Amino acid sequence: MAQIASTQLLLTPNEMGMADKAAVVAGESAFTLMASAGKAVADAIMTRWSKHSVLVMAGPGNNGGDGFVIAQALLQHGWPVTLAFMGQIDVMSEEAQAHAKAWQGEWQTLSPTQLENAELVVDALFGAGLSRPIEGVAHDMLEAVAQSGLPVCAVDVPSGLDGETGQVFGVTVNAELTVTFFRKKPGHLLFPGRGLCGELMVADIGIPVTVLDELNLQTWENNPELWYQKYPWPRLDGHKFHRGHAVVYGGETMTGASRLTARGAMRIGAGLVTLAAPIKAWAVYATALTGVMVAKLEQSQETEDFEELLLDSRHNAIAVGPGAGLAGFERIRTRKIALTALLTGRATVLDADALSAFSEDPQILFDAINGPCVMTPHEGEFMRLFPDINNSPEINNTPEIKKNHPDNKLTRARLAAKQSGAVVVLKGADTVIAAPDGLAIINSNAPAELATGGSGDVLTGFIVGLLAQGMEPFDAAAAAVWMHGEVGNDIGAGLIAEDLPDHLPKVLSTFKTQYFS
Ligand SMILES: NC(=O)C1=CN([C@@H]2O[C@H](COP(=O)(O)OP(=O)(O)OC[C@H]3O[C@@H](n4cnc5c(N)ncnc54)[C@H](O)[C@@H]3O)[C@@H](O)[C@H]2O)[C@@H](O)CC1
Ligand SMILES: Nc1ncnc2c1ncn2[C@@H]1O[C@H](COP(=O)(O)OP(=O)(O)O)[C@@H](O)[C@H]1O
Ligand SMILES: [K+]
Repeated sequence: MAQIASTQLLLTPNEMGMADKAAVVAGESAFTLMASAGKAVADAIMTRWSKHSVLVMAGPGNNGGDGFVIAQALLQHGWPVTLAFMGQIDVMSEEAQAHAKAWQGEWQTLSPTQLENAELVVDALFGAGLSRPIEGVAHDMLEAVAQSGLPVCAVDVPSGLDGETGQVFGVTVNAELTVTFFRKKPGHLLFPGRGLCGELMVADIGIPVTVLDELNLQTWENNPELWYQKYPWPRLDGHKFHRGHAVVYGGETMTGASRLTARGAMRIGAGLVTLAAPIKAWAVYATALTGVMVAKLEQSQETEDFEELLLDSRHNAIAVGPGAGLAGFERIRTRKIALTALLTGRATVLDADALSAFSEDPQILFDAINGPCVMTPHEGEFMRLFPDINNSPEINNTPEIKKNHPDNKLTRARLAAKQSGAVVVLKGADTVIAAPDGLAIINSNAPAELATGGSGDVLTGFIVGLLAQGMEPFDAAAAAVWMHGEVGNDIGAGLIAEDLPDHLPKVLSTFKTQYFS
């Protein structure tokens, strides 16, 4: 996957440092890389803003070095530039010192009073090297910038934002534009980071792509480049049985949820979909559904009937959870149905109630996962299933700065996948898809309109529909989450969950034109 989708790779600040070093070993000059980085930011500023009085805040490391390059480039283009430095020049890297010496304007020491005459702020205080919460004058300065409401262009990341986790250490600013180099970082896509970067530009500064081969990278930004080659387009000579048969378990009370799932599965191309419903609700389902078949599960023998339904090996993908039920005896039934599905070893999606039903003993669920499985918890369900993840050694062994901020969504999703053996789709505005082997994808196309009742049920349908067509769980989850986001964007304001399956054909058609014609 690494080679197919190299532009989607995300590098942590640490990995970026390694890429940087590898580029120098490969013959690039650190001075030139910094010159290119600074030039890219200055060009982006001059493209976006007309000539303004600009304050460049330059910090003690190479982020500050970039600041000197930017200041000099803007000065040369006739911009009024104030350079506010914080640090000690003689301990900076050679390249940063060289660029600092090339600065032809006046030096000032960083102070909030400099904001009085500024119209635009360039934030080159801290980038990838942030190693502790920001305090002292840098803290006061960033706070003053935030309060000033001035437009900010951040270099690499808004200072204070951790490029690995998207968390803020101490204080940060809300940038209008962030220019980063070579590749994005997870912290640009994970909230709150994503909300602080403004428009995010990635500048090519001459680091050769071959440096990526030496790094064992495992994180991508979601995009069809990652999975379009495995997308199951209907074959010309296709038959509905070639496109799989998804089974969706429907509960007794919240019947809308599993209907949304079933419709999602149909729309994404499952050849057949059967909704398995307890007898009490059967008529509701049978009346409401047309293309979806409805199977009866007789009273008090729902699990047995579900098991019997699954004896037919053509039923190759199963979804349990939306509307399955948690009240009273329903909770036990939901558990049994989920375990029955897992016992078949067929591709299974577990969502909503099928996750919460195991909150008292998640290990029973994890022990049953032996085949292809996708779990799609939102944060609440995640906490119920994985209550101990924030105390796990992997999170506690991280440096002090991150220990204070254990809310690392990427790490949590990865640990959950490893612990459970399932592909974990940890939902939200920055949904993370993680596989047990450590591969992970961050989704970035979902609009806030998706935060509406039933939208997750449709996502479950998209996933099970792709699984039915033979897509592998990690790819199916990534593709479904991306389609879900695209559909959300396409509908926009006023979106309700019912719209999502029915807008999918439009999104699929654009996707098909782009990738398959
Ligand atoms: N990765 C790349 O390929 C390139 C990176 N460049 C720039 O280099 C930056 C990384 O440079 P560095 O590794 O020097 O890191 P930074 O410039 O982010 O800062 C590191 C310095 O800040 C100090 N520091 C860290 N946290 C602090 C805190 N909370 N309070 C006070 N001081 C603190 C450290 O002790 C160190 O002196 C990138 O963000 C990017 O802007 C560019 O120059 C060009 C190439
Ligand atoms: N702020 C947001 N921006 C974008 N997508 C969101 C946001 N909040 C939630 N979502 C997405 O909406 C869906 C909601 O799913 P879920 O929480 O299971 O709700 P429900 O159970 O009502 O269907 C998920 O796919 C989630 O990733
Ligand atoms: K910065």
